[in-house]
Amino acid sequence: MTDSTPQNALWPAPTATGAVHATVTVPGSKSVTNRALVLAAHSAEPGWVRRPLRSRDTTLMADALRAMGVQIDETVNPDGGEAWRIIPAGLHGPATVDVGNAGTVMRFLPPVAALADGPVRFEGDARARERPLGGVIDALRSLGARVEDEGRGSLPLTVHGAGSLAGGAVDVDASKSSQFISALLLSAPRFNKGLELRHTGRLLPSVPHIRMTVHMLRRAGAKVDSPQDGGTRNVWRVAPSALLGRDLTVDPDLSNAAPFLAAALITGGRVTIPGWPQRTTQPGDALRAIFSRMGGSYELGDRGLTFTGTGQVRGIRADLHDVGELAPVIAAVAALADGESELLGIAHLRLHETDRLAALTKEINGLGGDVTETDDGLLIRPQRLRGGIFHTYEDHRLATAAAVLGLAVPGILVEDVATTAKTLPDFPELWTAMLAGPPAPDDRDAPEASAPRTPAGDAGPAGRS
Ligand SMILES: O=C(O)C1=C[C@@H](OP(=O)(O)O)[C@@H](O)[C@H](O)C1
Ligand SMILES: C=C(OP(=O)(O)O)C(=O)O
Repeated sequence: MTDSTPQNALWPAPTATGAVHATVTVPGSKSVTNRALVLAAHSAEPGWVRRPLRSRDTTLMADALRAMGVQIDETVNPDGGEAWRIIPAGLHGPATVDVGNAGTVMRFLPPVAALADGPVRFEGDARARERPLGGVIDALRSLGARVEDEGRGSLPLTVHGAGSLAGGAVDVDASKSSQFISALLLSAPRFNKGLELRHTGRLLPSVPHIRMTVHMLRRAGAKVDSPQDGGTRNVWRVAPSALLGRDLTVDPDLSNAAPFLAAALITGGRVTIPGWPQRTTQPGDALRAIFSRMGGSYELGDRGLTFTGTGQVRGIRADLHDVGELAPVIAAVAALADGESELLGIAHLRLHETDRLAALTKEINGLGGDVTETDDGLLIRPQRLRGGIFHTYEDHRLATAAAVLGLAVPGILVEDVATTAKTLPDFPELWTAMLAGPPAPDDRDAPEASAPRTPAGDAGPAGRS
């Protein structure tokens, strides 16, 4: 975590003048879009990804696959929204991949590159070079790939693809990131012997994201055994097989719904997110329960999810190990609560876009807050906050957390709000539109209701997948 220039594009976070009533169309899931692109690239036939997220992380993924020979044509759906047609081809090098600071790109693509027929060079943002990748690199080597990483176990690196990979059994410690496991599983049907992956670490974060991987692999025709549904503890098995080209519609990114739901909770308003799936593996689905514990209530129906707040916000003690990407916005809400909060199980957030535990502590305390970092989380004792600059460290979720604080605290200036483009490029516009409408007697009159419901959940059931 390094300080950025305070004057760098400061965005005055709007303060809510009353209860927020709105319907907010949240763009597609980053995690689903990037998995769908990888699986489509591995398929034996063309496929569609409909209503994909178009953001920095997903365009980096699409560009990287194009660099390796995959054709991705951007078209539109007859009923609106984008439709990307993916036409797989023999993967090839030489190619260069810019991963930006996308965990999904830097972890999911080295196994894809191991199947290409030439060298693929991976580069990224300064922070991407600090984020752990050793688990993927070591696993690829033990499965038969040649990887040059200057001995650092991180970016930059070159994967010398040989056109195929032996595959087989491998041990991986994924306690630093669930993405190590998802990365290997997503390419495993294409390994000659498939994959038997054993997680050797004590902890495993973000398990719903691994469920999402397993679910999407199965929907593409792969045969997968997983410990989450009766398989051997800590072991995933994927059989070698051809994958089907799917026609998949991406659900809204439920983690990116967090700041909008938080607005309803904090202001005693009501926010509807159209297209919220009935069943999903997305971790953001946990927001319904978490924000209800913090004082609101929800209804999930045909119109989507409607979350209603009372204006009263309770503190919470919550283990967020499974849903770490929700922590920054939850921390912001907790800083505005009427009692103390403890967020646990999120030591791995120190390895995300920035050290999120340090950044949240420093920035909330910089506004007069009382946040303490623990070994694996945050202790948050609400204080009367004041305005000031909120640094965001090129972390989209720091920026959305700051916007949430700004609803209740006048004078917050968010540094580099454009960093939200990593997963939610239109965030400032969506936020302003949410706040623009007059309070409505009920949400039929709410502003900005435009998203048609997506036909079927693409990320699968929240429980077993
Ligand atoms: O696989 C995925 O799509 C993700 C997994 C999680 O990563 P970690 O397991 O590194 O927390 C999550 O935080 C990230 O935003 C997306
Ligand atoms: C941790 C995150 O992203 P990444 O996919 O880069 O790991 C995130 O979006 O919160």
